[in-house]
Amino acid sequence: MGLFERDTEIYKNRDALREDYQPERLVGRDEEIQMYQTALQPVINGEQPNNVFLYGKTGVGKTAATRYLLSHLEEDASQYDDIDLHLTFLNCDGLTSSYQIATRLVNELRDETNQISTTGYPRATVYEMLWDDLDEIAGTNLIVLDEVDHVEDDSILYQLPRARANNNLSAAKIGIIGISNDFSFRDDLSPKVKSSLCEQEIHFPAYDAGDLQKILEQRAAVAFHDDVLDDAVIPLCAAYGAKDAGDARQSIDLLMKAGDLAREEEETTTVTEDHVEAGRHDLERGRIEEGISGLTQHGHLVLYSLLTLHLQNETPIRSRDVRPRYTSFAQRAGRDPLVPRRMRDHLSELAMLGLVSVTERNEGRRGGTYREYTLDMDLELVLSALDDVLDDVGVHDSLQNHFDELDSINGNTSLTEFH
Ligand SMILES: Nc1ncnc2c1ncn2[C@@H]1O[C@H](COP(=O)(O)OP(=O)(O)OP(=O)(O)O)[C@@H](O)[C@H]1O
Repeated sequence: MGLFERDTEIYKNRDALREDYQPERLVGRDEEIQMYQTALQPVINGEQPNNVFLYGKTGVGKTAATRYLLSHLEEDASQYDDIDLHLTFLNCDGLTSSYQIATRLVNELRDETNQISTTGYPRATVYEMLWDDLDEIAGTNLIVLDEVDHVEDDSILYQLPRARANNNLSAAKIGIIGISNDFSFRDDLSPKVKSSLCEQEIHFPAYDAGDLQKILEQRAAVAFHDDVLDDAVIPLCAAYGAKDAGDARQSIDLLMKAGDLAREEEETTTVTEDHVEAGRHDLERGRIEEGISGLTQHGHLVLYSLLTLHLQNETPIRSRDVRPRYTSFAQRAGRDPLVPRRMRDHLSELAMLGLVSVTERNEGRRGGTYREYTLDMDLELVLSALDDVLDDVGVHDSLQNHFDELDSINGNTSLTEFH
């Protein structure tokens, strides 16, 4: 017997659960696809394309809808001799300036032997190259700028959509498709950029459990053998997905994790609810560890403070009431405590990571509003990622008590598991 053997009992085509898989049809997005299709229709008519701006949270199908429609557009446009369509995809992750976007675009449009250096030119010169290259290609050019919110200055976001109106282009027609999951990005755009870049806006709302269930059923039919999934598996993955963020990517990842766990077990030929629960736990642990490991030591100290206050039933709690605990922990760790406002920034960052939840409260008739914070995550998962701070600060009494209580109920639950 070889060292490696095929294990295909569970999966028919596991790749169908991967990020790069393009489903044949997008489920539950009819309205958005219809609007998007209408916005792209001028391309087929040989007219100047619209600039389209898609926004919505992560994993709601913005990129999938774009790939789906553009591949159809490309195929359908090829039937018309007078349409010469060119598509360019650029993910702006890691590209923060208009200069970087412009040089990347020039290089995308050129062949490999004719690339330009990504530094050293004046910006106006790169723009000139871009206009010359586009005019040389001519025809209709659709440029997709995915994650466009990474761009910190808006020069290119103004110049590109207006290139023709500003007489920078004559032969080429150009349309920009901007995609963003950052709601504040759109609101913060200057009016002149907004009016050109966001000519047609399409909002992709989060999915509900019913949408996610249909998406998962479609994917599972390709990915798994018949009758491998217990009936409750897909509804459970969908329910978790809807509860978390209405994100299809997260739900598909959970289904794949459950499938992988089932596959790892010898003799198992079905995926069950238990696999989903265990998969969720694993994914959550990974997400939390990643989030917490990206924080500074002060972030860890603030989180540890909140965790111990949570164990003492002091949460929800105001930032000013977290402060004494944080100050004493910082001192024990040999660090100067941050000023209250900076400490509060750390609480907000923890909330953004989904580790802490925030409630706005009103201070009676005359007072303003204030925020209260509470730990919103499995205690043991958080603890397992706070190793370093436990070393620096020591085990707080509330934590010791918590584990002593668990010990008396369950026997040998050990703090050393986490520390
Ligand atoms: N309606 C749908 N039908 C089928 N699959 C979908 C649907 N919506 C999303 N998906 C799948 O979910 C995953 C995430 O979708 P997509 O990449 O389009 O999200 P996004 O909105 O572009 O997110 P981000 O802003 O993070 O890039 C992909 O694997 C995609 O194929």
